[in-house]
Amino acid sequence: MDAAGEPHRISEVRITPVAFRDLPLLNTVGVHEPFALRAIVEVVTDSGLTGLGETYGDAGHLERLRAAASVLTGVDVWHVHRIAGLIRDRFAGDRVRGGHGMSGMVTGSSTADRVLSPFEVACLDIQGKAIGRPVSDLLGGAVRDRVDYSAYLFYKWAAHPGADPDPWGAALKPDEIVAQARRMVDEYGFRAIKLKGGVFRPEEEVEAIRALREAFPDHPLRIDPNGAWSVPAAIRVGAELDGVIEYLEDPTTGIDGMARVAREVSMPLATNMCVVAFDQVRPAVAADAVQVILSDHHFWGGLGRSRSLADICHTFGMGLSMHSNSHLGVSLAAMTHLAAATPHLTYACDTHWPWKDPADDVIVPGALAFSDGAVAVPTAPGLGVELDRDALARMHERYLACGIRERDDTGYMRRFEPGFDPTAPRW
Ligand SMILES: O=C([O-])C(=O)C[C@H](O)[C@@H](O)C(=O)[O-]
Ligand SMILES: [Mg+2]
Repeated sequence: MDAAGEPHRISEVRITPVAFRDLPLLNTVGVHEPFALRAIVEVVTDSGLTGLGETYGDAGHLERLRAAASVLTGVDVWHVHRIAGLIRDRFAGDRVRGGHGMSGMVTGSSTADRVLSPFEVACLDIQGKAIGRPVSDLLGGAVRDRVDYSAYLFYKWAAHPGADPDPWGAALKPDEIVAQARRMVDEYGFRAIKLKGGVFRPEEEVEAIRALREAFPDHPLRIDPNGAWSVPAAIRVGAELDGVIEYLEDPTTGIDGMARVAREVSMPLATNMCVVAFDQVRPAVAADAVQVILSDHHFWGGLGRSRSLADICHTFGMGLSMHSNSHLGVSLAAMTHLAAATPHLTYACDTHWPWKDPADDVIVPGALAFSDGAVAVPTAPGLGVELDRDALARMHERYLACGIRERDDTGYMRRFEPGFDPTAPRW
């Protein structure tokens, strides 16, 4: 614990890229490769404390993380604004367009915020450890002791080409999507369901949603084609799913397109594509383009800035949900603390967690568990998770061996379908 008033200065930063097995999950830009990449950030202080952060593992991002780490030596982990300022100075004006952990999904998120995120989370982990309090307390205190997540369904192949079928099997037709949902709901207890769409013609995906509605009459449903539909197609789907889904996520691309759809459909529109940075909030509000923002601390600049986003959503009468990408336990811990300490969180959060092999993680098992679709908020100091060094080393070896350095769902898909064209709108 802290001797009152003592600084905890950053003396070392370790950045370790890791790879973990992923399944052939389909989306509108292609298919997941056999391995997903992440980077684990360890911030060490001169007082002997270590904090953890998790972020994207793409090569360009790793380079930027290393550049950021080099300017942080000597800074007190309680001075997160200072850390943010140093990182902002380093990456001023740099925007991420496409790719970068989102695999070609349109995004204009701020590079500085993406880079800041794992350092901020690690600093909060250290602050919590220093004073013996969980990260949720540093964010204003938990307003819930369990965080609800949704079943995140994907169309998928039975196996990666050339490999044995994986335990989830194929999900290409409505009944297979229902079977996937059934298994996920049975195993995790999820009480909301999201379907990743944009893979088949909208009519086929509407059919899958209808099948889900029949099989799960009480579960709120959502569909997210990642901007794959034209404005007329999105409006058509909106009319067909009137009263069936709780929100329609990124049916089309761009603030203008979303605003045109929003004017014609009954359900709220949600996004993690056209509003991914603070300067996009104002035009989106002015156009009434989105009614729900999916926050994601990995690109909104960490937990503190994601809390600010929640207040903005509240102010403008917008809902708030949470986006995810393929992730490990450090991210799940951070997401759970954030969600716990966000009073204005209006939907179950997304997580890719069920798609990960339980044996693949960098944290010591046991700190995070799902029951009834929710994760209990860790109460131990900091994030409440501990790094498993052997697992980290193993997963780093796998990163070195797997040969993947950038997430590339489109490139992987084209190996099997050379003519595959992800250009939006696909329908
Ligand atoms: O809500 C979303 O847009 C996502 O989860 C984006 C992800 O990249 C997802 O499409 C995926 O993992 O294929
Ligand atoms: Mg989305």
